[in-house]
Amino acid sequence: MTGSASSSTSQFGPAEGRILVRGAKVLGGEAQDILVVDGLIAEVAPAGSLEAGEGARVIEAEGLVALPGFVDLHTHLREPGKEAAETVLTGTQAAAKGGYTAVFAMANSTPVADSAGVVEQVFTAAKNAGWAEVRPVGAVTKGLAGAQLADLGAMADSRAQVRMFSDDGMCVHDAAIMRRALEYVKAFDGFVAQHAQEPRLTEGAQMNEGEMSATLGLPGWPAVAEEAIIARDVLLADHVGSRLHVCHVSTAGSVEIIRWAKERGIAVTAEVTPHHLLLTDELVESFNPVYKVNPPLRTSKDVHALRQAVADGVIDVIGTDHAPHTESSKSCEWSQAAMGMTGLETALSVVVASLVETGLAGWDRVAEIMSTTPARIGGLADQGQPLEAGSAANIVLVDPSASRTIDAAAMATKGRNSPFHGMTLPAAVVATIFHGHPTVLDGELATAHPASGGRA
Ligand SMILES: NC(=O)N[C@@H](CC(=O)O)C(=O)O
Repeated sequence: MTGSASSSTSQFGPAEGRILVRGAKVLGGEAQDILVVDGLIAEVAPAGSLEAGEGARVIEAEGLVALPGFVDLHTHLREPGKEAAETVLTGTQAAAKGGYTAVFAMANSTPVADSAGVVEQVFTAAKNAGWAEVRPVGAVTKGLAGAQLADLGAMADSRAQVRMFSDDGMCVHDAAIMRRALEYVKAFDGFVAQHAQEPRLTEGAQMNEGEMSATLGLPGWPAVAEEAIIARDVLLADHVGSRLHVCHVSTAGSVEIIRWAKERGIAVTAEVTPHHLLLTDELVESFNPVYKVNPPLRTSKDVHALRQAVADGVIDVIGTDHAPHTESSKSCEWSQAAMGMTGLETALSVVVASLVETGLAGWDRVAEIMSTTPARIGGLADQGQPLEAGSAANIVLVDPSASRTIDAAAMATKGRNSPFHGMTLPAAVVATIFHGHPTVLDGELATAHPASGGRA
């Protein structure tokens, strides 16, 4: 593993009270009782052996799998400025329903999160909402314009404790600026998360460049536009001895470059989105803008390579790239439509369909890619902890035998742009426990953490 950001403290303290989770299969193994007392896991013991005690809430979890609460390094919460598409409140409710206890909020809001003021605003909104930990991501460049470094130090020193910096949505394409950002973040053990897209090679691009784009007559987005930036950036990270995280890897060639970099000991981590693990560019034939996304859906060869890379450990984490959009920015012709898909409430099911049911990952690997490793990369000390006594009680309970038909209209996110709408997918989140407080019970939102502003 290639390092982690220095640990930051939680926005939320432990919630008071007792919860007994009865008979859950911890990481898919033996059935255990998990006793939570005042926000911490007090005891884990064989099923049937623990007493709930007075005033305890009992969650019957026979047949369910217990995992550490999920952590997403790549969420668009849209606040401030694009509240018609999502707010910190609705986005973190979507996170809770998806089994997430912490999300990193990308910086492409309006105004851009490129100053201490904006990141603190997002941080405070999340504290008021109370559905999940939120770590604002700071922009690398002012206004995401790619020309001048943002005030990274002020964001790191702010109450929001920013350690992750990204111009996501835009690529930090200027090599000298990327180099300076990588050098700068070393001072506070931060890292740069790159949206790898060479801008000149993708001007006007509408979908993956390949057979399908040729057939449909849409301007293509070549794999090399992603791969060239990743190759450059791993070399830069090596040169200055800094940490790089590659957002939403989408091509087989990118996997090979990251594999090469890791073999050389370069400090690079990488993420893949759920949609790039399941969907291909053949869907674009429908011209339904719900399939328009950045980076674009690729080919089945890429999907296969990405799945294998998660199994091999070349790709470290699942990042949802949850990108909610308003109805009007998606209900238009393909070329005019916004890019992006929602993902928080479907991530687990897509991971199970693409990795667990295919035999490429077990529940222990799911815990790593959705919780333990993103928590470590992002420097969240009390997330992604093992489910054992003394850990913060951030827990998700999953029904592995569930089968659900995805309904975008029934989601907590404001975004209706789910590419999985209408699909039947395996597994469901039954309960989410956030610092000892149940935010989701029986698959539905319960109440916000008591230390929040209390809006339910
Ligand atoms: N992933 C997307 O397709 N869209 C993202 C930004 C981006 O990464 O382009 C968004 O903010 O909507």
